Amino acid sequence: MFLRRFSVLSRPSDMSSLRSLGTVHDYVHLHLPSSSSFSWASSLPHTALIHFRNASARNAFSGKMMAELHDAIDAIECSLPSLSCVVLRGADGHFCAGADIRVAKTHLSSQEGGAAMSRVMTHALSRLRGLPLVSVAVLEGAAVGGGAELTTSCDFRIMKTSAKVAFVHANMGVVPGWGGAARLVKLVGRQQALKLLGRTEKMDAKKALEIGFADVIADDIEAATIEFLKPFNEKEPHVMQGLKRAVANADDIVFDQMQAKEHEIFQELWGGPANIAALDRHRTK
Ligand SMILES: CCC(=O)SCCNC(=O)CCNC(=O)[C@H](O)C(C)(C)COP(=O)(O)OP(=O)(O)OC[C@H]1O[C@@H](n2cnc3c(N)ncnc32)[C@H](O)[C@@H]1OP(=O)(O)O
Repeated sequence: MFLRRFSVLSRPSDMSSLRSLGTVHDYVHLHLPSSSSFSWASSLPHTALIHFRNASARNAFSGKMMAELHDAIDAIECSLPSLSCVVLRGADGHFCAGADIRVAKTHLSSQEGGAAMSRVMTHALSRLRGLPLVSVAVLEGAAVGGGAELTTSCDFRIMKTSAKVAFVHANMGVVPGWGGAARLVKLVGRQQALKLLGRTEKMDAKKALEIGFADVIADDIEAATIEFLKPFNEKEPHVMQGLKRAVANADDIVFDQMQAKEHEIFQELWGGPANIAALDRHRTK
């Protein structure tokens, strides 16, 4: 079986407290190909879609959405026999602005609150990365902070020509708290990762393609996603899953230990003076 062990795990108490931080308007939904009305379903018969929305916050993740991401992964694990791929996409032409700062400021600004968020999201994104499925983040609009980290949990990134990615954590007085630093180093190497994390600049699609962060850039993001994923969907799901497991096994042996260290450093910084000042700078309506 593909079941993996991870060093950073969410606790039942983290999940229940985060689940209460949100509304019906912010959500993560899973669309399975068998029951889906999403437009790509007929072209990609073995592809699940994780779709997230928080319209008033550029799809930033509330606590509820963090818990619902785990729910979506649970449901994917129950449907594996028919799946080869999973796509992550934000609603309304945006990817994700990271953690919902309104929620973070009100409920998660303590060290323990930050640690709970980091456990839940590092665990969720490790689970996503560890699925025996080819995973793709479809990026439109902006992927910022935790949203940029979210993109690194996927095997591939398909970026709209106008999309931007920014690892702004240093401006927030922290390091990535969703496991994104280790994944970024894996993806683009030590030097590019340090530049992206330390300079906190917005990276456009052209640059992302140049440094190997993006795999495809296109104006028509849906057509590009179908074209990219079609060959994976034409193989038997169990064969694709075997391939993904073999590749992940070769790549992820020591990776989990890196995630544990990153989580530890994030905990040192979240809730500290620079982080509290950054949270306070965010205007509250
Ligand atoms: C793991 C730790 C973390 O992730 S900490 C969070 C780090 N994230 C950020 O700092 C992202 C801050 N947001 C931005 O930079 C911009 O909003 C981005 C995403 C680039 C979008 O820009 P733009 O398209 O011009 O929209 P905008 O700035 O006018 O925002 C629209 C409304 O959305 C809100 N919003 C945005 N991001 C968040 C967020 N992370 N949490 C809560 N609310 C957020 C803005 O405040 C704005 O709200 P309003 O319409 O003015 O009421």
